[in-house]
Amino acid sequence: MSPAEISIADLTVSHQRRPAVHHLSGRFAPGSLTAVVGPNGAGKTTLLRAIAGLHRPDDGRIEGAAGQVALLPQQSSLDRGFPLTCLDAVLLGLWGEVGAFRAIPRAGRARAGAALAAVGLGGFESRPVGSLSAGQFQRVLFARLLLQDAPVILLDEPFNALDARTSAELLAMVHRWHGEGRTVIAVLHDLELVRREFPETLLLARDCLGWGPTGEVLTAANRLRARMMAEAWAEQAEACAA
Ligand SMILES: Nc1ncnc2c1ncn2[C@@H]1O[C@H](COP(=O)(O)OP(=O)(O)OP(=O)(O)O)[C@@H](O)[C@H]1O
Repeated sequence: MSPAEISIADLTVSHQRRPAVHHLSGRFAPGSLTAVVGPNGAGKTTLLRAIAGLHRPDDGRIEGAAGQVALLPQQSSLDRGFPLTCLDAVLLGLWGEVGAFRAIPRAGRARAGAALAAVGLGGFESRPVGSLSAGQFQRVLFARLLLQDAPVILLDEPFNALDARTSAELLAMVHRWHGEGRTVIAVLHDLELVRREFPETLLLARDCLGWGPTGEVLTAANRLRARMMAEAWAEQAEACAA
């Protein structure tokens, strides 16, 4: 896996003219493992989606991401009522390679089956995703990431609402991706987990409050600043003129 760097220069991303990420600059080093943390509404999901090309920046640049990225969205943002089987859900990871309207080659189906087996869901190919537990569905989404085989992996709250065993197994997969030289960026709320498992941290409160080695970023002073900024947010604020 050739390591990929994501570099961000003066990035502002807004929703309906309200900035969710504000003048962010920095870099995710090639092969780094970074947690993105911050209060609710801090712009973490918006940043991941901007890196994935799903939100257009108002200002600034993101370099190194195009065609390199696989995104695990927040489970709560997904509609599981859609009549998809587990195999179909994993095969969605091949859209970038195959296109939306072309037949999936037999080898692709075999790879998707192997990815399901690798996350402990061998034999689940025909199960509707609507019938899965939250933990099983998260395993399906991890299988999709395996199939995408991207140099940069973006994870939005990957361990939310999972039991200890599922979290541990999926965390091991994250470390495997890191060990393979992929650049991994994960939005997380569990700061103990971040301290234990993630060497780098970006602390976001719409503005960047720290980006670097986790121990240097997650100080009491920085966390207090993040909380104060969250309390001071004006949800109705217009885009900045700077
Ligand atoms: N599609 C949208 N339309 C309008 N506003 C949005 C949209 N998505 C996010 N926002 C707003 O942008 C801000 C940042 O949201 P975002 O989801 O990026 O934060 P977050 O840090 O991921 O929050 P959480 O920890 O709660 O998941 C919030 O004020 C949110 O209400």
